[in-house]
Parts: sequence; structure tokens; C-alpha cells
Amino acid sequence: MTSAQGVPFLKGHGTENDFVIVPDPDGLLDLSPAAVARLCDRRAGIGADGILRVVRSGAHPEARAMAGDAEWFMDYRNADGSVAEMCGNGARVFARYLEHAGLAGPGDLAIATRAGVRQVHIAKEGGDITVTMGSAQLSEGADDGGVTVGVEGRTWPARKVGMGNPHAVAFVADLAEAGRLLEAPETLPATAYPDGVNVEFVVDRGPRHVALRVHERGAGETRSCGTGACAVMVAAARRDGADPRRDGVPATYTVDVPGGRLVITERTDGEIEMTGPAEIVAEGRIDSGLLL
Ligand SMILES: N[C@@H](CCC[C@H](N)C(=O)O)C(=O)O
Repeated sequence: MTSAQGVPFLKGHGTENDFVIVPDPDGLLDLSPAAVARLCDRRAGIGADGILRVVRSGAHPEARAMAGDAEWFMDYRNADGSVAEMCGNGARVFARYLEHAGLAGPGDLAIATRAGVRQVHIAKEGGDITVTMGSAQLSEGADDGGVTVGVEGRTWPARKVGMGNPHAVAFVADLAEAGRLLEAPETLPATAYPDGVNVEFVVDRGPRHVALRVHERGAGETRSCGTGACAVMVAAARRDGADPRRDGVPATYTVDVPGGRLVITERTDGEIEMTGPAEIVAEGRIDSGLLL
């Protein structure tokens, strides 16, 4: 794969959560954690919050079982080289790439992810993309999913939410309270997140309208996190007394992120739909040295 001409890549973002897209339809590329970290390095590499490797589901051992439902597998990696189950903004950018490459048209398609098959709708003429994100896993009852997050000596109660990947959602009075977020917030109890966690800090902006900052597992503070915005939406809805499965009425929230805006609906069947923009901004070739 690493020819003298290099390996093709594209760069894209969704609400400024940015990704290097590596088309590898036949799954031939050996993308090691070190190579991912080099590609995502913002000074010595291309720079990104993560990598979207585009592989045919039938050509990837983790996706083969989904090949009948979704032709393409989103092999998502965090900027530090770690593997994540799901990336919401990445799913929109992945779909935009398929459209850009002529592999999908506007309309409906399914993509395979480590969290399962996700349904996607691409609006016409470069419009927004909607992804069904699965349902949120929230602990209820005696264990209400309560955890604590801490930054620079301050702590906040937080809600544990699973969106295929792990989240801790803390409501704060002011987003500046979270400080510079240069390091991963501490989460307690220490056993709550054996595989690490994405932490969201949330403020209210109005009725069913919130804003967040996020520290992503494997990437640091980013400008947006789609799964994080969905976790926040569900935590905000429950705090506000809304539960679409129980109420029989869908709930829609606007979630502002530092890089833009996402609109998120929890349906009466519990499925969460996230709608937002996705853009391809550049194309090029990776110098083979970065991939060694
Ligand atoms: N930015 C993503 C989430 C990417 C994975 C996350 N850092 C993790 O490790 O779980 C999104 O838009 O959801």
C-alpha cells in the first residue's frame, strides 16, 4: 500500500471534530496505533482528533458479520492510536466521504461500526446528515449511574451514560468552571470506567437547549463530540423529567458545541437521532514514512 506516491487520504470535519479519512476498501493497510498517532499529530503529521478508515465490511474481521446489512465499516481510531467503539461526528463525515467518492448517494444508507449497524440519511445538495445512534444505556434505580468528575481540585456529580462508548455528563453553572481541560478529568469511583471515559460539561441555554464542552478519551478537549452530545441530550431530558419511551412523545434538544450545533431527538422507541453538518475539506497523499 505504501507506494512511492503515498497513500490517499482526505480531511473532513463535523462541527469541527476533525478526522483524517483513509480509504482502504480491501482492508490491506496495516494502520498501527503509532501510525495513527503520527497522522493525527497537529505539528508533525496531518492533524486530527481521529482517523476514519473506510473498509468494506466483508474485508474486516470485526465487521464481517455486519456485511449483509452495511457495505462499509467505519474503523474509528482516536488520535492517540486507541480504538473506540463509535464516533457520532465521524459517522456523518464517513457518510459524506462515501457520497463524495460516489459510493453512496443522497438518501439512506447503513454503515457498520464497532457499536453495531447505524442508519444514516444524507440530505440532498450537501445538506445535513442524520445518524441513528442506538439507544442510551443509563443505569436506573438504586444505582442511578451517579459518578463524580473532578478537574483542578473541583468536583461535580455526573451521570454515567453509554452511547456504545462511555460518557460522564456533568451539569455545571458555567462552562469555564472546567478550566483549561489540558488533562483527562478524574472520575470516581475509579472502577466506574475500566476502559476510560469521555467527559462532558453542560450548561443550559434555554428550554431544551444546552451547550457543552468535552474532554474526549484518546484525544483531549475537542470542538465537538457526537456521541457526547447524545449522552448529554439524554441526561438533560431525564433531568427535565422527559422519557420518550415512557411518555410516548419524542424529545428534541439543541446541543451547542464549541464547533457548531447538533439537533438530537430521542424517539419513543428509545432510538436517538443526531443531525448535523459534515464537510470534506482537503485531499492528498500520505508520505509513506508516517505509516511505518
Ligand atoms: N468524537 C467522537 C467520539 C470519538 C471516540 C471517543 N473519543 C471514545 O474514545 O469513545 C464522536 O463524535 O462521537
